Amino acid sequence: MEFFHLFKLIFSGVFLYLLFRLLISFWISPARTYMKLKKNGFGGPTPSFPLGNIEEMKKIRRSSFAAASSGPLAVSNDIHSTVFPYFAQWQKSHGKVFIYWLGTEPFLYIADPEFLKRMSTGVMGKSWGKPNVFKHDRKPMFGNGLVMVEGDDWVRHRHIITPALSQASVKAMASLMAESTTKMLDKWTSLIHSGCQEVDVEREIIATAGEIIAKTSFGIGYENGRQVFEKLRAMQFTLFKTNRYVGVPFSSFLCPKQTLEAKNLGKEIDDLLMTIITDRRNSKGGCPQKDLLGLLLEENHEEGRLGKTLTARELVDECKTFFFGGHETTALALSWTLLLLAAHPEWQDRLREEIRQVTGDTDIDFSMLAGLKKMGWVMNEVLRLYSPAPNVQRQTREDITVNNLTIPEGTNVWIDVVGMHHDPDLWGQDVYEFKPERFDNDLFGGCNHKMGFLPFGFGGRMCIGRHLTIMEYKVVLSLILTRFCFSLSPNYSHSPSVMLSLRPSLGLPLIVKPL
Ligand code: HEM
Repeated sequence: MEFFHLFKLIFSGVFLYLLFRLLISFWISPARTYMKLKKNGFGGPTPSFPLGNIEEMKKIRRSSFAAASSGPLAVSNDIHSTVFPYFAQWQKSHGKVFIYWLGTEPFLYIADPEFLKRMSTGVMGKSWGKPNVFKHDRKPMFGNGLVMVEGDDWVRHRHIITPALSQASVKAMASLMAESTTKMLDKWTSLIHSGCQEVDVEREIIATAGEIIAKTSFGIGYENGRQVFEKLRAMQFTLFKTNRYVGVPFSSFLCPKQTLEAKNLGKEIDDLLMTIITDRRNSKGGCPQKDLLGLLLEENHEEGRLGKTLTARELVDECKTFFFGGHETTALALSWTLLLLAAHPEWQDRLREEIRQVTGDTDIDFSMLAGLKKMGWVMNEVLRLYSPAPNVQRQTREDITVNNLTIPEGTNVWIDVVGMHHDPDLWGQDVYEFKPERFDNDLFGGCNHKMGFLPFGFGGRMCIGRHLTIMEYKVVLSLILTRFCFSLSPNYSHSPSVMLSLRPSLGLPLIVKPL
C-alpha cells in the first residue's frame, strides 16, 4: 500500500513538472517575448493562443485566391500580394518591420533593407541561428546539413564544402552540363516532330538540372539519382502543404499522416544516399573524384583536413542538402526566364545575337561565359521578379539592438525577399516591368539600397552554390536559345506559389518552335 502511495506521489510530481515545463515553453515564455517586443515598440497583428496568426493567414490567403481566380489570367509580375497576401496586407497597417506569430513562435518580419543592414551589421555568419521550429519540421529534408547547421559546426561544414563549389571547381562541370542539356533538347526536337507543340519547360528543366547535380556533385547518372529526386519532391509536397500548423505546440499530432509520411520518406532517402556513399567508398582504382562527394569523403578519411571528420549522419545530410538545393532553385530560375522571354520575344533576339557574337561558330565553353553580359542582366532581372528563394530566415542567438530597439534572443527573423524585390519605394514605379537593362553596369539594378536585392541571401551565410548556378544558367540558356524559340501558350495559368521555393504551381507549358 505504501509503495502504491509512493508511486502515486512520484507520478503526480513528474506530471506536474512536465505540465510546468509545457506551460513555460508554450505559454509563459512566448507571452514574455510578446511583452518584450511590444515594449520595444514592435507592432504587428494580434496573435491568439495557440495558433498565433495562422488562422488569419489562412483566411487572407483564401480570399486572395478567390479574388485572383475570378479575374482574367494574365502574366503580371506584381506577385507579392498573391504569393504572400498576408504580408502584403499587414504591411499596409504595420509597415515593413513587424512581429507575427506562427503558433507560439514569434517571427520578426523584415522588408526594410536599412533595418536589415543595421540588424546584421556585426553579426557573424556563425553567430546566426536558423529557426529551431523549421529545423525540427524540415529535419527529414535537410537534417543538419549546411542550410540548417549553426556555430562552429557551420564553419567546419562550410570550409569543407566551399572548395567543391569554387569558380575553379565548377569550371570543369561545363561540358557535363552541356551534355545533359543537349539530351533534353534532342528530346524536344523529337516531341515536336511527333506533332507536339507545347513543352512543360519547368518539368523538363527540373529533370535536367537534377541530372546535372547528380553527375557533377555525386558522379552518378540521373537514373541512379532519380529515386532520390522523386522522394525529395514527394517530401517537399508533404512538408509544404499550406494546411499544416508549423509552430503550434504538438502540431505533428494535428497532421499525423503527413508527419509520418515525411519521416518515412526521409528515412528512405537516407538509405538511398548511404548506398551511393558506400558504393563510392568501395569503388576501386583511379584517382579519387574531386566532386562534392569526393571532397566530403576525402575529408572524412582519417582525421580530415580540418582535424575533424563528418559523421555518417552529417555526410548523408550534406548529400541530401545538395541533391535538393543544387537543382531546384537553378531550374526554377531558368524556367521563369523562359516564361519572361516568351512574353518578351525582343529579348530572345537580343540574347541570341549576343550568343552568336560571343561563341561564333564554336561550342560554348567556360571561358566564353563572362562575355554573356546581357544574359547576366536577364538572370538578375528574373531573380528579382521571381526569386526562387522567396525569403531568407534566421534566428537570433543573442539580444540584438537596432535603432535602440531590442530584438530578444530566440526571435525568428523572416526576411521577405519577394516583398523587397517588388517594392516601388526601392525600385521606382517600373518595379513590376521586366527590364533587364536596369542591371547594365549596376550590380544592384538601380535599387536605392544595397540590401534591397538579395536573391542569394546576405553575409557569411550567402548561398554557397551561386557560382555553379550562374554557370549552369548561362550554359543551359545559351544552348536552349540557339535551337528553339518560345511563345506563351493559352494553356498556361500564371500562378506562382511558394512551396519552399517559388514555383509555377500549375506547370509551365510554352509553345516551342525549332529555329
Ligand atoms: C538560382 C539559384 C539559387 C538561389 C536563388 C539560391 C538562394 C539561396 C539563398 C537565398 C540562400 C540563403 C542565404 C542566407 O541565408 O543568407 C541559400 C543558401 C544555400 N544555398 Fe543556394 N541558391 C541557389 C542555388 C544553389 C545551388 C546550385 C546550391 C548547391 C549546389 C545551393 C546550395 C545552398 C546551400 C548549401 C546554402 C546554405 C549556405 C549556408 O547557410 O552556409 N544553392 N541559397
